[in-house]
Amino acid sequence: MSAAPRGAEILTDGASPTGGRDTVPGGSVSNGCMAAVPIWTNLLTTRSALCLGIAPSPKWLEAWRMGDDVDGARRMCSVVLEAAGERVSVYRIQVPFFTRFGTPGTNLLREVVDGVHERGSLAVLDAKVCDADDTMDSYADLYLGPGSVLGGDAVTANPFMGFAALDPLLRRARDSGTLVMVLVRTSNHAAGGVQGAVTGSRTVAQRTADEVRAWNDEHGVAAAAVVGAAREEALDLVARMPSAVVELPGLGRAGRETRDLVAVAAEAPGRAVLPVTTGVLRHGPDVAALSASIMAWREEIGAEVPAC
Ligand SMILES: O=C(O)c1cc(=O)[nH]c(=O)n1[C@@H]1O[C@H](COP(=O)(O)O)[C@@H](O)[C@H]1O
Repeated sequence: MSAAPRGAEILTDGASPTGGRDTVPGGSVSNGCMAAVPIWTNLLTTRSALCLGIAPSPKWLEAWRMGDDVDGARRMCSVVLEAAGERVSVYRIQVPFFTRFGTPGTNLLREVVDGVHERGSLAVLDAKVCDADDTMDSYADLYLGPGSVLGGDAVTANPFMGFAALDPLLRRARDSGTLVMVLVRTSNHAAGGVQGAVTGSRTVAQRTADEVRAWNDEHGVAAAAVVGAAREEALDLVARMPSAVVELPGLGRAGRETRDLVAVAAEAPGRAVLPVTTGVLRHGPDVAALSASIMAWREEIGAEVPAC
């Protein structure tokens, strides 16, 4: 790294790395909890189900009075990692907010993933990829596992080209001990028209959830799911995927009740990931205020989300 603005030096802190390197697909942990991937369950259980978003977007860089350039993004990421440290099990990294800066942004993204791993946490690369065949293999080369360009522990993927189109990416996830987080039901308003559409006796979201389960049952657990539905729909979808890690977005958003998200997470002990971005970043760039916010979120969800 070149010129180091405040906090830039703590992107990596020299702590012992774990990241996704020790992940083992399949199996369950000794306390009887179904574990999609043991390292996920161990971290979600011992640290917290809380997942922190890292989003150096123009909006946040302006709000934090950091330049909308790669140096500003580096400062922001450093502050976020310093404030959160080992308090969260998972970081969700918004890929386009880095790659928009070209090669320096992509390099920064890799530095951030390394920083996440050095804190013993997992990195979800939120890129929402969608393609088929060997193009999906190339996405795996870019995103998934320690041998990839970016070294992620999971990548988000869009099943719009059909679930089978995800197969090459899922196989690479299984073989590298990482996860593909399939968009089963997203939280944006426009999603209902597609994901809520009925096909046969099921909605598209239900069908996608059933496909996640079937893939994991047949091939070994590598399919995870993003479920941003309201409470009742989310409970149904989560129940359809008994071994999958499920990301449940919505914490801190207007119109979403924490108790509803926590109720859904309680049905997926040891495999529920609760991401928050705005609800924490709005307290920045003050490190102490960010840390306090993270602790408050941990406390708010921690009492309710049971360990396995
Ligand atoms: O994949 C996601 O994380 C995601 C799923 C979803 O259903 N809805 C959704 O908004 N997201 C992501 O969540 C981010 C906002 O997070 P919050 O600020 O915590 O609400 C957005 O930038 C999306 O990328």
